[in-house]
Amino acid sequence: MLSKREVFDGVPEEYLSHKERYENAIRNSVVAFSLVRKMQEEGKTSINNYRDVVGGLLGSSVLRDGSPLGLHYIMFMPAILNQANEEQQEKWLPRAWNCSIIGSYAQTELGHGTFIRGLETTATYDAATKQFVLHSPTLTAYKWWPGGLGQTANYCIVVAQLYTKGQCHGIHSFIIQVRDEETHMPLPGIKIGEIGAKLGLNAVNNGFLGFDNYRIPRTNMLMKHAQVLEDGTYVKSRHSKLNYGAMVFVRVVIVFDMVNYLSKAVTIATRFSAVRRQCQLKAGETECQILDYVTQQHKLFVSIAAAHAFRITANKLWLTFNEVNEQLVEGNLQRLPELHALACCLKAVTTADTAACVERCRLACGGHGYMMSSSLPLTYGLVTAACTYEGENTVLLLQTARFLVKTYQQLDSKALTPTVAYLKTAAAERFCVGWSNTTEGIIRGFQVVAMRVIIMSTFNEEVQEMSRTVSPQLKEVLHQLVDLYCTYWALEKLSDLLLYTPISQKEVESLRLRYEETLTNLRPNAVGLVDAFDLRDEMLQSTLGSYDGRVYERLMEEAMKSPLNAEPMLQSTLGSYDGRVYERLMEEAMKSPLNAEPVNYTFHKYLKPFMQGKL
Ligand SMILES: CCCCCCCCCCCCCCCCCCC/C=C/C(=O)SCCNC(=O)CCNC(=O)[C@H](O)C(C)(C)COP(=O)(O)OP(=O)(O)OC[C@H]1O[C@@H](n2cnc3c(N)ncnc32)[C@H](O)[C@@H]1OP(=O)(O)O
Ligand SMILES: Cc1cc2nc3c(=O)[nH]c(=O)nc-3n(C[C@H](O)[C@H](O)[C@H](O)COP(=O)(O)OP(=O)(O)OC[C@H]3O[C@@H](n4cnc5c(N)ncnc54)[C@H](O)[C@@H]3O)c2cc1C
Repeated sequence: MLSKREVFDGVPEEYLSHKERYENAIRNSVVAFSLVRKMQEEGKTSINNYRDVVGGLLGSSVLRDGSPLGLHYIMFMPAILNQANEEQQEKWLPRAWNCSIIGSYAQTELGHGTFIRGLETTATYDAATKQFVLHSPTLTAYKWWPGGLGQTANYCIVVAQLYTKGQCHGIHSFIIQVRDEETHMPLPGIKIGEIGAKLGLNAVNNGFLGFDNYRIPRTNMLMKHAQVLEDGTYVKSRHSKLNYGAMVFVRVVIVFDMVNYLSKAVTIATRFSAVRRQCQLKAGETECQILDYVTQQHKLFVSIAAAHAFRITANKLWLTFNEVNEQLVEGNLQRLPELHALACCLKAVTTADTAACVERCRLACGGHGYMMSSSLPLTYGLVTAACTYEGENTVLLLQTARFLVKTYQQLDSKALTPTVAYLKTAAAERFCVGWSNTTEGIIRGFQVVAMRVIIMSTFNEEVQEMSRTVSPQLKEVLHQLVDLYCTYWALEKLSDLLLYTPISQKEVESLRLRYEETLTNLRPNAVGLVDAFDLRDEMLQSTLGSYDGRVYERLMEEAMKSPLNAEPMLQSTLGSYDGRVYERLMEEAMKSPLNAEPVNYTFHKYLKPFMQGKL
């Protein structure tokens, strides 16, 4: 297995060039995902352990900034499982499982990401040859963003507007070969490359893809839900949105991903806060741990509570996802809208809250939190991307709002699905006659707020579940976390509570006191609570958050690895002797080094042996 933080000629990852980073990413990925393939070969596979193994690998120390192979597992294979018919699954899945083909998922275009009914790529059926003709009519029709597509994947799920017999039937999915399996050269009619450097996830090799009247067999349309017969007849799906299944799956697994990243960030910040001593509470005393400041506790403890809340919620969402998909297989589509709304809401809320909490963890660590070696900036770059990909958060919350408004409008005429059943109770005026500063009282308050402004609250089920399964000692601490999470958000959303519930000023004051008591009660267990995430130093990859607390020694060790400390002067594009700074930046932007050659040398060195099972 590669070392915990693979280096390139002795230079840590942060100091690698764009091209060297790509080679590093490919080398680490083929070794890491050989593990996943071995699980498949040994029959140790299930969607659950794949979710945990692939999720654990992505963002781990080996693939700390993502992987060019991530989309192969996260979207390419799930799309085949979700949208290909049995015959197509028999043809494509075995090759995808053993990685003899590497796939991506191309839906977003330069001109459209959210409004997928507006996508421009066309797939026009030619009955004479029994083929679809894929075409990008404009530059804005180019696929833009698909992970791994730049230089790595040789197949791709492509979402395009389907035309047959002169009529458009909307967007459908197709499996398309984009590179030669032997030479890895782009196939004729395919324009492909990588989109360049990003805020984060720079190991993912996001690419662009354009078609010039590119022909594929009719049977490359994924036909589990809708079909095109040989004569061009279109057979529509039972439900127009069944084709959107891959997006729902990824939104569900993103919630698990946020748990991983939030646990990492708050572990780093809390442990550092126990080591860091700064300022005196009383003159003459020794400097105190910054973890003793209530302001520091206010910054961090709600993130510990949130990590547990999101984990419980993710597990609950995964159960719902599997329940609804079993019903879909039996033809029962009744809960699909609820699943879509739930996945939209929880993906948006957990990614937005995690991004805010990770940034707050960084800010809580002062200057050392700004160091790349702390791992907090990298973690922020990873989680903030999740607010955009797989559906921009604003748009997804609007989808949830749309579902809740429709549910409210049918309150008396339709049986409510499980996650919105509380709306019936909350609708009754008598529901919130008073206010109590208890966990149940706060949740009831939010349900009334939700009722009144149709915002979903999902916390109450997890509290009941938790009280059945933990020891009295652990139950007390977990209830402190629940209390903290509820009182924190009650104070954060006080304006809503004041508007829609009878909470009094006196009760607000006692709520504030209760919040501070909870912070104090949690302080002794703070480090133990993050230790309980059981994240090894190799996973944290942080000078600030290591288990042994040797913060300063590690900061210095890392600083000495910078090439700038290795030699007095270092040439760089910005400091080049000839002063042609702007010309050089423009040359770099227009010609990413990875695009300089049609096939990156890492294909023959790492990827091909991996795909042939020789690694
Ligand atoms: C087999 C191996 C398995 C291995 C498993 C490995 C797992 C490893 C886990 C690792 C950790 C996870 C790491 C996560 C990394 C993720 C990387 C992702 C990379 C990014 C990929 C992408 O971004 S792909 C592109 C994503 N794009 C989007 O999401 C686009 C967003 N836009 C939309 O979804 C839609 O356009 C819309 C919803 C915004 C609007 O759609 P539309 O205009 O068509 O609909 P309407 O608004 O008019 O609504 C009509 C109607 O349809 C319903 N509906 C809409 N969408 C859906 C849906 N998806 N499902 C069901 N129903 C839907 C909507 O509710 C309306 O219903 P009404 O009844 O009419 O109200
Ligand atoms: C790191 C990363 C990886 C990605 N990987 C992939 C991939 O592998 N495959 C793939 O297909 N795509 C991928 N994407 C693309 C991603 O799915 C899109 O970026 C996302 O769907 C948003 O679309 P957009 O970027 O076109 O923004 P737009 O849809 O143009 O939205 C821009 C802004 O407009 C506003 N807006 C848009 N629509 C509405 C509305 N209806 N109501 C209110 N406000 C609105 C929002 O503020 C939004 O932020 C990736 C993106 C990122 C950042």
